[in-house]
Amino acid sequence: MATSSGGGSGSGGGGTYSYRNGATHSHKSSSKLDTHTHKPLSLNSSSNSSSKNHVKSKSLGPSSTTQRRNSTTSKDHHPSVPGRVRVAVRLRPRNAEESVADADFADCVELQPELKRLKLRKNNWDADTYAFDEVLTEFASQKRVYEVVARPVVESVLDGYNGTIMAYGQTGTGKTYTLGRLGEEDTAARGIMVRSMEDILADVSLETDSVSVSYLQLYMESIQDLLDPANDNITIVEDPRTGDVSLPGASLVEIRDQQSFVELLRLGEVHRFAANTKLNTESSRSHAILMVHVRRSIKGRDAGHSSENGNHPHSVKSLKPPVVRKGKLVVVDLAGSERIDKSGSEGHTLEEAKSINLSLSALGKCINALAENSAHVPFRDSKLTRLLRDSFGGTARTSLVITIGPSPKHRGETASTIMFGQRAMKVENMVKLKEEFDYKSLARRLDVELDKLIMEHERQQKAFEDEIERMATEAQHRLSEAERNYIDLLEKEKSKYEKDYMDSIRKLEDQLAMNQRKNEDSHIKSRAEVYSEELADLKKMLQKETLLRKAAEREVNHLKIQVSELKMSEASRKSEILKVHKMLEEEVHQKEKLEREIAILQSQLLQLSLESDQTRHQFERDGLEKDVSSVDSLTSQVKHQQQASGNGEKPSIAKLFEQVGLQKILSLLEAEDADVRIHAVKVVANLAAEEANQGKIVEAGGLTSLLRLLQSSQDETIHRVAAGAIANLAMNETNQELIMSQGGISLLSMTAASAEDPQTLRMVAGAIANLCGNDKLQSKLRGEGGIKALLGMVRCRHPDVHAQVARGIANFAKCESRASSLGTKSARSFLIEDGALAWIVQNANNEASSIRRHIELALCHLAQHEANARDMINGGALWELVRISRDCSREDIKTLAHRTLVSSPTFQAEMRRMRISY
Ligand SMILES: Nc1ncnc2c1ncn2[C@@H]1O[C@H](COP(=O)(O)OP(=O)(O)OP(=O)(O)O)[C@@H](O)[C@H]1O
Repeated sequence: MATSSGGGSGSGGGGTYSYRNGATHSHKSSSKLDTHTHKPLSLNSSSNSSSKNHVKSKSLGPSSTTQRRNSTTSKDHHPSVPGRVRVAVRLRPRNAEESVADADFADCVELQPELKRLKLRKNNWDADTYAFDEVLTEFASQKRVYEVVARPVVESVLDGYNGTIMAYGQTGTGKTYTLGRLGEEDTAARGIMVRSMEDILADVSLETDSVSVSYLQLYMESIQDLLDPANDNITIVEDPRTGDVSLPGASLVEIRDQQSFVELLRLGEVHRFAANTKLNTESSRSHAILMVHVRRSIKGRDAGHSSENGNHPHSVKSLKPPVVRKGKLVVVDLAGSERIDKSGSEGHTLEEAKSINLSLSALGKCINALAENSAHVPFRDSKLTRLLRDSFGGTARTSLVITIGPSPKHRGETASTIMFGQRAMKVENMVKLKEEFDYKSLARRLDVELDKLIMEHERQQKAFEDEIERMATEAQHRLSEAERNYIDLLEKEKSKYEKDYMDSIRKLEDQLAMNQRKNEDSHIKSRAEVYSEELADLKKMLQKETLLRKAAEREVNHLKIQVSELKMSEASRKSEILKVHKMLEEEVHQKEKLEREIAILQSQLLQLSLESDQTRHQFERDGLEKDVSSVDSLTSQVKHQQQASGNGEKPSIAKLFEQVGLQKILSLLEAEDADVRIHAVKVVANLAAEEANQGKIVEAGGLTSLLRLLQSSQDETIHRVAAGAIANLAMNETNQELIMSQGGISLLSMTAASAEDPQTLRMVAGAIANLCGNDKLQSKLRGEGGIKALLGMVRCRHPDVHAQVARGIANFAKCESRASSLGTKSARSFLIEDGALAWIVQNANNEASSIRRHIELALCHLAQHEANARDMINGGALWELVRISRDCSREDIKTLAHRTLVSSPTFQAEMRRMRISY
């Protein structure tokens, strides 16, 4: 093993390659692009076959890998490979301590490796599901972990690219186990560092190629050399032209065989331990970084290929200088991730907490930027990211393994580790977006159609109104014109008659005067003749007058007919207007009908989307939970989609929630169509499963509507789903009071009495169990029959129902024991009064731990109140308490039972009487 530290050897001397030779780096990038292209790598095992070629190539000679690469080079012309961070999650098995302490608790995660999914339990009701590139269970071997996480990266490095493998997770979850195990006693336990070097050494030729390593520790933004501990303030140098990163101050050790590498790793570990002891810290607070430089000469192997036309490889080969290909593998064992959240709370100095936080959060930002193909990647924010700059993005491969533990105690840490891994999982989210695309476009199309219909309707309405107005104006206009004409005509006739009359009078006067003159002038004609002449004239005049009057009357009649015709035409217009009004009303009715149909269509759409998700979800199950209720499935669907919100993507149901609106969804709870009601209650239940929606649902009256549904609906599905939603809402104390004040207990009791489906009973029991845990509601809950309703549900033999009943009883007993210790309750337990003791004693040793634990706790709480002791003895509970105090595997319950027995005088006396030695 040769060690070089400081500024000594250059690339030419003694086979040791130094970072200080900046010139070779500038050549590196162009040689990568000129000499070959790269196939996309994946974390899946399909890459194994090609990696086997690498290992074999040692015996076949150095050219075998090159030949493999050459065969793809001529076909592929990708300038670079995609730079997405590949993320695998690995679960550590329970350790001895967890096996004892968490014996009766389920792991906080459930892995589905075949689906590459992980479920993180949220509460009694649901879990969030996350997808990863690879999901490695507690049974995954070190070999498999190496093959899926590291081998593609190692192959890439051998091809002349930079690659990074990082482990991220809470302290003690197996980062060092995964990366740094030496496996000297048990070769199967070898970690990624050791296995990577084995593959590298198998693929290179020691005559023409070189492999050298540096091993460093980054602690509080200062870089220490783990191969030369005195060297503890190494600076990072970045070539502004090529972007290459080098550490001129770090030791660089050439590796010629596996044994010397393992020794070097051991030496690094010793120095790391010593350095951390000196700094009074521990390994989990620093980042350990192994850098492996692979420098390969491709003279005589790829030279032929590197000719432009490939026709005269030998002549070109002789003209070309030897080509060197360089790759860099960086393996980073990151500091424990929990330091981000808990810094300060465990005695860390503020500065230390800040610096770890700084490096890890800067790393997170870079991963985000790279995954999003962002123009700016904030490498300069920390030493860690500056160091990893040329190992990230572009042609480099980055593989992240996130490590988690199974314990429910560390659920918070585990969740934050998973979210870190998820932030690098952009591609998965895009797939989801695509799934949603069909629905979205359909909803958009419906919106557009609705808009069009509304616009058309408005346009027609406007046209009708205009037409009506026009016709009314015209009719009015004609009427007034006719009236005007009539008046004019009358006036004319009147003045004509007046004139004629005056003319006649005048004529008669003239005639009279003339006659008088005639009489005076001559007395020839007799008076009778004159009179008869006058009479004849008068008759003539009268006839003329009569004729004139008749003509005038005809004229008036004619005008009257015209007026009545006009009036009739106005009446017919009015009936036309009425018709138009009727048509309009019909249009409005049609529009309302259309809107109702659209609402039903939207809800069916939602159901289709939910059902398709549900079907997919069913496939994802491991076959054991085939008959889990649809509520669980829908709820988990919503939860599953909520994971995307961390990445800025909106889940499909939340999207629908936004588009359709909560009020609209709640209004559908009262729809006439039973199917619509069922879909709507499922949607509300899914939304209620998410804490963030609960406030909005209650505010909008959703709780009241759900309770009303329990009362008004006869449908068992609606009962089951509504009760599930109420159970979710009942996890919050304010909602618990609201449920009680709105008669929730009687409604839940009614539902419990009529239900037959175990899943409905489980939901109802779960809701009442949540209410049982509220100190303020004890007597009201009991007074309204809550305890009796719980006990009534044990008629169904399903263990899930019994587990919820037991939980409710334990919650109730706990509140009572609190009240008795505060002195606010002195009488014996309501549970005993309502006859629960027999069932409690009967199930105290139930084989299902989820029932047994709750009952054991309930017994301990009941026994703490002396007023209950006599009933408990009579009911056989003392024997169970003695058993719990001796055999219970949960240490805390065992101690509680023991303490209770010792402190109760009634129990003590009975035990003495029964000669129970205690
Ligand atoms: N997959 C596994 N199988 C068996 N044991 C494991 C596994 N992963 C981790 N362990 C064990 O768990 C313990 C903690 O692991 P390890 O030291 O690797 O955690 P870590 O995350 O590196 O912690 P730190 O951040 O403190 O360095 C060790 O005893 C290790 O042997």
